[in-house]
This record gives sequence, C-alpha cells and structure tokens, in this order.
Amino acid sequence: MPPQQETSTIPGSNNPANTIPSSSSSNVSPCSEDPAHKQQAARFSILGESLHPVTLKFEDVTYSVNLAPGKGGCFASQEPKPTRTILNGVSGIVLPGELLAMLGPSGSGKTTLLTAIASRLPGKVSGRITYNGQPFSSSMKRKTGFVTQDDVLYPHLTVLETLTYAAFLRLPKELSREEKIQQAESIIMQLGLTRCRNSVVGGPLLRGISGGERKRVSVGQEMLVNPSLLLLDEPTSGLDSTTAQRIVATLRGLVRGGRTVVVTIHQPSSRLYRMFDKVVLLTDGCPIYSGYAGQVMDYFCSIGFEPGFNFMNPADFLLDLANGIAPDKQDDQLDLTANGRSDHHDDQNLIKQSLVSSYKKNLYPLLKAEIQRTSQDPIHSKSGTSSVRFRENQWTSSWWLQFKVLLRRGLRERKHESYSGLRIFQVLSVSILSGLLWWHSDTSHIQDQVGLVFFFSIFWGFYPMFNAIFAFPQERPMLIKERSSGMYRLSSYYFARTAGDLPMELVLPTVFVTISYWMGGLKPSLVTFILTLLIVLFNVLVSQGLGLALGAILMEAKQATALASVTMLVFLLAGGYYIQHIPPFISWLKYISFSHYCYKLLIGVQYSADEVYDCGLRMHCRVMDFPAIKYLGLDGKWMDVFALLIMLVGYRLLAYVALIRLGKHH
Ligand SMILES: Nc1ncnc2c1ncn2[C@@H]1O[C@H](COP(=O)(O)OP(=O)(O)OP(=O)(O)O)[C@@H](O)[C@H]1O
Repeated sequence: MPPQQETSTIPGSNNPANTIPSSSSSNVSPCSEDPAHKQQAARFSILGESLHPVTLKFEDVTYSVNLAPGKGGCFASQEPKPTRTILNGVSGIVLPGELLAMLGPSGSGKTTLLTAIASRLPGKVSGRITYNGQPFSSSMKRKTGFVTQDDVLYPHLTVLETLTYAAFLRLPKELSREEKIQQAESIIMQLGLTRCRNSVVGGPLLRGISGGERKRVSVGQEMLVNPSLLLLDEPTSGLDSTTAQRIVATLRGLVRGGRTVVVTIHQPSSRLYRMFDKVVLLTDGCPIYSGYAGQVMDYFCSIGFEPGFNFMNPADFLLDLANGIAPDKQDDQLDLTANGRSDHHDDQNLIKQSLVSSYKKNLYPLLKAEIQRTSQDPIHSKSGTSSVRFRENQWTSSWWLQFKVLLRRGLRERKHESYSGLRIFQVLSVSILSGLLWWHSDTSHIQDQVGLVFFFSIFWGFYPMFNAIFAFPQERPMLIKERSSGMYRLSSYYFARTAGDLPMELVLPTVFVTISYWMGGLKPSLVTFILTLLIVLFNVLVSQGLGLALGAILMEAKQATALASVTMLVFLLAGGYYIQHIPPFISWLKYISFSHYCYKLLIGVQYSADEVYDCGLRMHCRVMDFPAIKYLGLDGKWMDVFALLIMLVGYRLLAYVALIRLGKHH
C-alpha cells in the first residue's frame, strides 16, 4: 500500500451528523464524478483489497481465572485462591486471505480465545499474540472488527440508522458523507437486511427485528469499517442454513480481499466447513488440532481416528472427537450417555488426553517452526508496521464530528425517554399541586413561603439526580463495545451524552418554577422570579452531575439509586429547614449539601435584610429575625454560587474519571 494514499484528503462536504437518509433509496447520493474520489471510495470499500494485511499468530496462549474473586482487605483469606485454566497452550497462525474457524464443544474456550485475540480479556494472558509481528496497538484496534456473541445494539434505532451512525463514526474522514451512507446501504444489501432496513432493532423490552437479523446487523457494523482482522463469535448461531451460508460466503469475499478472518462456530454444516481455510479444534481449553481444514481428516486418520463412514460431515467428526467420542464407539457411547452410565466419562477423558498428547507430539513442533519461520520472513514481520506508527494516535474522525454524530444518535435513541408523556405529566401535576397547596401564600405566612422555597431546592435536587443515575449504567455495554473498537473519544461521548439530556432537563424545571412560583404567591417581581429560576436550573445541573458521577462510579443502577437516596436524605436533613440546631460536630454536613446552597440562595433572592413581615397582633417583625432565615443568614451569596460551581465541575469530572477507569478495566 503506498503510504501517500493514507494522507490524501477529499475536498467537499463532510458533515455526516446532519441527517440520516430516509427509507427511499433514491436519497442515496450518487458517487462524486471526481475519478480520484471514486478511487478513494473504492479503496475503503469492503469488497476492495485490504489496506493493511494482517498476519495473526498466537503461540502457547494460556489463560486462567480466579474462581473465588476476593476484594482483599483486612478479612481477606490468606489461602491461595482456586484458579481454573480456561485456555492451555493454544497456538495457531492465520495469514491474510485465510479464514480460521475455531471449533469445539460448548465451554471449550472458543470465545475466550477469540476475546484474547481481540485483546479484550481482563487479566493476564500468557503466551504471545502478535499482529504482523507486533503486539496489539491502538492502531490495530481500529483495524480489528469484533462481533461478540451477544448483540449489543441500541434498541430504538432502525437498522439503517444503526449502520449509518456506525459508518459516520468509524469510516475514515477521507470519505464523504454520501460515501459513508453508501457503505451502510451496501452492507444492508449484502447481508440481506433490505426488508427490515427501517425497522427498529428492538431489545428485551421492545419487539424489533428477529434474532438472526440482529446478528447480521452486528456483523454489518464490524464489516463496515473494512477491517483487516475480523473476529466473529458465533456469527451463524440462530440462523437458518441458507442465511448462515450467505454470511460465511460474505466473509469469504472479505478474505479474498486479503483480510484475516477468525470465527467461532458451534455446529457448521459440511457446506460451511468447506469454506474454512484453517481450523483450531479445542477440548476443555486444550488444542487437539490447529492447521489446514483440508488436512484434518488425514491427520486424525494418521493417529488412528478414522471416521465411521466416508460421507460424514467433518465438523461432526471433529466435535465428536473433541467430546472424547471415538468414531468406532460413537453409537455405543452415545447410548451409554443416555443410560446414565458414568464410566464412559473415564473413556472420554482418556481419548481427549490421547488427542492432546498427539497434538503436542505431532502438530505442535511443526506449528511452532512455522510461526518462527514466518516471524523471520520480512513480508510478515514488517508489513503494515510503517503505517502502524504513522496512524498510531489518529482517530478516524474529528472530535467535533464525533460529538455531533453521538449527540444526534443519543437524541434519536432516547427520544421516547426524554419526551415521555409520563415525565411531563409528573412534573406538571407536582407543580400544579404545589401551586394549589401554597395558593397565594403571603409574607405573613412566612413559614409556609420558606417551605415552598425549600421544596424547590429539594424537588429539583432529587428529580434530576435520579434521572441522571441511569445514564451510564444503561449504556455500559454499548460504551464498552464501541470504546474497545476505538470508535470515538471518551470526551466526545461524554459531552454528547450530557448535552443531549440538557434541553428537557432544563425545560421541565422552568415550567415547574413558572407555575408554582406565581400560583404559590412568591414575591411578585420579575427579577426575583428570573433569579429564582436561574438558581433552580443551576441546582438541576449540579444534582444531575452528582447522579452522573454515582452512576459512572458504581455502574449499577440499583446500587447507585440506593446510595443516592441516602445522600439526598442527608442533604435534606442538613439543608437547614427541618433542623435549626444541629450539633456543631455534625453541622458541617450542610457544607457538602448542594440543596443547602440552593435553598440559601433562593431565600437570599426572595427576601432582603431590611424587609419586615406581619407576625401577628399587628406587629411587624424583621425577616432577618425569623428563626429559619436567621439560621441561614442572607449574606455570602457569591460564596454559595462558588460552592455550587465547584460541585458542578467536581461531580462531572468525577463521572468522567470513573468512565476512564471503566475503559481501562475492559
Ligand atoms: N471469568 C470467568 N470465570 C469463570 N469461568 C469462566 C470465565 N470465563 C470463562 N469461563 C469458563 O471457561 C469456559 C470456556 O468459556 P468460553 O465462553 O470460552 O466457551 P465457548 O467454547 O465459547 O462456549 P460456547 O460455545 O458455549 O459459547 C467455560 O466453561 C466458562 O464457564
């Protein structure tokens, strides 16, 4: 690949965030007439040649997990924790233009091996996994497509939206908006998704497209980026044989373009099996075969395991072997299984052990020699390394573009939530109810008025916080998936996520304050009303920040809501309305309560120091002498604003740091 192609830019509009095409295919703009532009588009086409051929090698990959993960601490047991070896010395090599299938019974470690190759396993993987002779890098991350077993997709987006937003975020900035849309359209056609292109994806609570279609959307999302290395975990599970065949045929098309493709497959038909170039066969985490798919029968015949009859599906034969079932004893052993006899387990283990030791004796030395030979081969060890260095720290799109696309996608996905009638009804009914309860209260009932002001600070402390808590825990799987593939910067996601919720978060309190303020008979002054509104909106932003931080730190909505309830209760009690004689040793609590600052500011704008009120028996008392107000004091407003400002920034920063930590753990 000539390096200058990497840097060439395409003139023209590049503003993908604006709109998603509608259902009509006529909306897909034709390619630019510029021949250089066409050539550029062709270079990124998933059917074109791979731009960075990748030689994948894995050598003696071993992975263990702790079975009883302890948190440590004072009461941690000193006994060594029991561990389980999930992968045990697995090796293999896949060259550009090869399709490797990992086969093995359920629980044999296929997904774990695939995740290790994608460099997404938590904990330490021993052995060596290299990509063109180099360890995994952020540049390699963006050249790798990884389709997980579970489909992680936004349920409220349509198929077309899902793929188009992915195209906007993942395709290089050299491509124009129209070309990105075309890529998404072409994926839809290739994967046979045309019929459901405008249907919502759906999820556990929302009926959408079928499971097989969802799987194809996941595959499409990864194919879209024209990955040099494509890893797919069970891409055909739950699909009929024709669709499965079509998916693997599409993968073969990618392989022909010089890509490296690795799949795990449960039960391939013989038609599918013939499409594989190489096979790794696992049993209980140990390899029993790793090499060319076409030579597998010869190998097992050579070590004494011949298939019972000639026309057997090789995949069935291999899976029987991986289960420890010898071909000549197949029927007997399956019968024994049905009869519940236990001694066949020993036989099966013996067969597995003999297969593992045959692998170590016959195949492993050859494989190791091949891995080492290709390491010395300049084509395999050097290909792509110059471009790795060249693009190491580059993102496929600019910060601003990522922000715009994520903002638009978020607004679409959460439209039903933000503009939910229930939320609007909830806020309207509470505001009208409080307006009625405090109907035209005047300063002679100062206790009531102060109560209304306190209610503002508490209601708009609780409500936004509980809404914000769910933001990150809900999106956790998507965030992990998309960040693991280097799709966007965390900062662009974070700002888009928090900005997307703002309009509704600010409109609702504005409506609320407008209704209750005037119905409740607070000071009839426009300036005071506007100041009250601004303070409440400020409070909303701070409380939203605390909710985001709690959600991001705990990443579990249940735990975060429990903690938020306790926190708000403390803030409520320490706020200064209910208790005015808090013992000094605990009175500092109010300084960490944003509701306290909000309440104090609201009181400060509602009353002035020299104001008097009718305190009965035709007497006038100074507002300043009213116990609740005396306790708060009416001065130091800028300090209160400053304290809220620190909390506003502090909580949001905390949420951001917690998200960085989440990315590091995955
Ligand atoms: N973090 C973990 N803690 C404990 N056991 C684990 C962990 N991860 C994987 N395992 C175990 O390792 C084994 C291999 O898991 P893996 O998901 O790789 O199997 P698989 O071959 O992909 O199975 P399937 O085909 O059913 O998806 C399983 O028995 C699984 O229970």
